[in-house]
Amino acid sequence: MIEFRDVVKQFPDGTVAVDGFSLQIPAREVTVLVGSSGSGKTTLMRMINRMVDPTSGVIEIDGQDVSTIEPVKLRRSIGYVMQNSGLLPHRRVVDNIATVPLLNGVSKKDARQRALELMDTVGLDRAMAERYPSQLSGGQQQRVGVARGLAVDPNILLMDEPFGAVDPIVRDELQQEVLRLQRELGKTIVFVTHDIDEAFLLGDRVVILEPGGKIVQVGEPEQILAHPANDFVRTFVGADRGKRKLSVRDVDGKRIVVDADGHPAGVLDESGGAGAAASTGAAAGS
Ligand SMILES: Nc1ncnc2c1ncn2[C@@H]1O[C@H](COP(=O)(O)OP(=O)(O)OP(=O)(O)O)[C@@H](O)[C@H]1O
Repeated sequence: MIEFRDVVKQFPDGTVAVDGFSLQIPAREVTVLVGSSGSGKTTLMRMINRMVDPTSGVIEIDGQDVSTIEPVKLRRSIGYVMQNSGLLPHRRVVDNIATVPLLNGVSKKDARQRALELMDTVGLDRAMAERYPSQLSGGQQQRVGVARGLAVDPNILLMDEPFGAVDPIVRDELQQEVLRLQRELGKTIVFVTHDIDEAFLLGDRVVILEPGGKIVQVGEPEQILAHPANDFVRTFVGADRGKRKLSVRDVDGKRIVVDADGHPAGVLDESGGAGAAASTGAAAGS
């Protein structure tokens, strides 16, 4: 578990990015921090691996105060995936993935072998191992970024808007990949996004933030939709516009789920089960 207790971060120029933040982040779940630009999401995430240190307050990982852990050691034990993949342009894909294990003292042969296995894990063809990042598509680069984040087999994976820069179709694929990986690997994932749809799709728990890292609401997506804490949340999640209201229509004997605008969102399975539309991402409306 990761715990924030009354954490404040004021930058040297006086900006208070986070003003008294407390939260428990359960192990082996996906917790999504979502909020508008400048709400302190990245700052909160970077305080977990000490890329940023708090001005006051405590952050613990499994009961250990992170301020007592040497920052480089801490950073090399936690996976970190960022928006523009952060790959080293002059290193081949396989070497990018193997970077941190090599720094941790793993032999070159073992690190490369593990990197190739991770390419399988994230759905990248091993034939791309010897390419440079610029020879990959944006979506493939992000997969390399995820593989690199997993390379030290961390318990914790921090993902900072990892799919913000890819097109919607690739983004959808990558989101499904995260869901699949999480089913297989069961990491403690902290995921930052400003996209509420992404948050509802990926999050076991969603934390909605206002500027200053102020928590407006925490809960499972279904709870937030059913009981928005206030008007801000109601607007943010689209509940007020009926955006997420789904209904079912019969089309040629199939039960089609449509959204409030009449756009098809999915097909119910033959049993008509409540979770049947989940694969379309329409589960947020259930
Ligand atoms: N190094 C810094 N020095 C001064 N102010 C900073 C610094 N880093 C971030 N801030 C400020 O702290 C606040 C929170 O920034 P942060 O990047 O954590 O927000 P965010 O929610 O991740 O935003 P975005 O979605 O745009 O990435 C903002 O007002 C930002 O300008």
